[in-house]
Amino acid sequence: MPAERLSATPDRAPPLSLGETSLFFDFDGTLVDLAETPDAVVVEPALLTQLDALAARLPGRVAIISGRSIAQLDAMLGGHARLFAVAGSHGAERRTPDEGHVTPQAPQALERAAAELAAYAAANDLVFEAKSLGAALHYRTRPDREAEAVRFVEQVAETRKLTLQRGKMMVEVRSPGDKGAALTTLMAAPTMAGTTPLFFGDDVTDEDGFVAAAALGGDGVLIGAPRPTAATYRLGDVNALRDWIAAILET
Ligand SMILES: O=P(O)(O)OC[C@H]1O[C@H](O[C@H]2O[C@H](CO)[C@@H](O)[C@H](O)[C@H]2O)[C@H](O)[C@@H](O)[C@@H]1O
Repeated sequence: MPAERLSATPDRAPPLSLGETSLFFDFDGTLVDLAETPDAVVVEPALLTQLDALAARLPGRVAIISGRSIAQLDAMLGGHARLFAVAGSHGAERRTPDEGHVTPQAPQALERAAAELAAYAAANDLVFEAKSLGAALHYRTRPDREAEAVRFVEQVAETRKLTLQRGKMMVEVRSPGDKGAALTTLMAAPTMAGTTPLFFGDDVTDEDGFVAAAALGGDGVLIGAPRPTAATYRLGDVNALRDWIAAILET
């Protein structure tokens, strides 16, 4: 399945030499379809098979960079998550074979902020998500509550001096960090250094990853409908990415 350049250049797949490329994947909305709530996401066995095959085919050159915490990714992917590098919490933490789990201390203010968001969610029929280095309010089930929920979390972020993160039908307070810095750090590993990064992502938090991939001579690949983005290619949805992975595994 070819990817599509967002500029005026004709559509074509990202140039790819498997032996010289490192692959970085966002999780929600990229490797798995979005669901009503964070816990309702389905990880198909076929995806795990593909990830295992990629890890074998590109040893040390596959990573997941997610807004979820590494603990959440482990819960979703089980032992498969140990086959590649992972960066979680929007890049604030990472786990690599060389370094192990590198994570900052959670900000002191996070506990109080999380309690405030949890109480707000309970009172407003929203979904609260607790994360190692963040806390999120989800309004996918109550889109009518978006404006008020966002205002509330903005205030909490400002009062508690935490980073504000917008996402798809969610708003979060979290530790600092970004996916671009995570990609750049992971790319310094001996197995990835000197290779060309491709970063696949769908959300605003992935834009930093697209920029970092381009800075290292690679590309961002937007998953989803066209929108202003730093990505230079696009695939229409999760299925298109899964087809692309299947195609490169066949080469
Ligand atoms: O960077 P990602 O791996 O894409 O993670 C971003 C956020 O993904 C999750 O929320 C999103 O997916 C949910 C399940 O499909 C959906 O219900 C929600 O509306 C989306 O925003 C996750 O729950 C967050 O913690 C991640 O930050």
